[in-house]
Amino acid sequence: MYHLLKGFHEYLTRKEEFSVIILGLDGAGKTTLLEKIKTLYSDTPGLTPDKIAPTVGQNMGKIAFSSTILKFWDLGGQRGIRSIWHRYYDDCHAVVYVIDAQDRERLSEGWEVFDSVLSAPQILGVPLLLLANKQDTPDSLSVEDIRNDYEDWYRHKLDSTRRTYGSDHENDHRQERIASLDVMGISALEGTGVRGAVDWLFIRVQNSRRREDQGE
Ligand SMILES: Nc1nc2c(ncn2[C@@H]2O[C@H](COP(=O)(O)OP(=O)(O)OP(=O)(O)O)[C@@H](O)[C@H]2O)c(=O)[nH]1
Ligand SMILES: [Mg+2]
Repeated sequence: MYHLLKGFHEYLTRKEEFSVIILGLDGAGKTTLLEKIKTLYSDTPGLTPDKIAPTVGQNMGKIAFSSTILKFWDLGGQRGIRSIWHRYYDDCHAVVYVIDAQDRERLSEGWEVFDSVLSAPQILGVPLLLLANKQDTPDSLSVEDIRNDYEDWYRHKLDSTRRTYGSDHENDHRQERIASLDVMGISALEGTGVRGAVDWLFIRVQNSRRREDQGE
């Protein structure tokens, strides 16, 4: 009887766990974001910015809601480390791509890498959020600027692909995805916009789980 009750209690109080991967170039602010999420959502505060070093490998942090756990994987963004990202694609429920909105010099490198993430077949149907980080800096690009910059970059890429191959090699899914891409502005350092981003993830992982359940 005890085991039956215990099992029932566990069933009732069980929390569903979803994995979110945080990607982006080195220096974009991924670890600062993860640590800020920990500070905002858990009892143990995350590391302060002065304690954060470039990530060699990965960091993980979990936050719990009443019936849901979001498990964040912050992956190192340095060129040599990006080759491990794909190992996380199969099991993730959402992807966050962080852009340093202040670093104009590296925007196209950031889009290059973002594009390779978008083209991974494993994450085709996975919710994807683009974050324009460092909005606290006076010269950072706005959400609108970031979206336009990406769209310009993408159009440019399509044009050069057409010139090389003489036809449009882009698949429709990718174009649809870009058209419906959500972009949010945050400051991982100050925490502005971070709750909004977590809310977005929370809702989107639940919704896509429901669609899976219905076999859509
Ligand atoms: N002004 C400002 N600086 C930020 C913000 N987020 C991160 N930074 C700074 O950007 C630098 C890089 O931050 P990290 O969080 O280590 O970047 P990362 O994306 O984890 O980098 P890798 O681990 O190398 O992939 C640090 O000096 C941070 O303090 C932000 O919102 N505003
Ligand atoms: Mg890091």
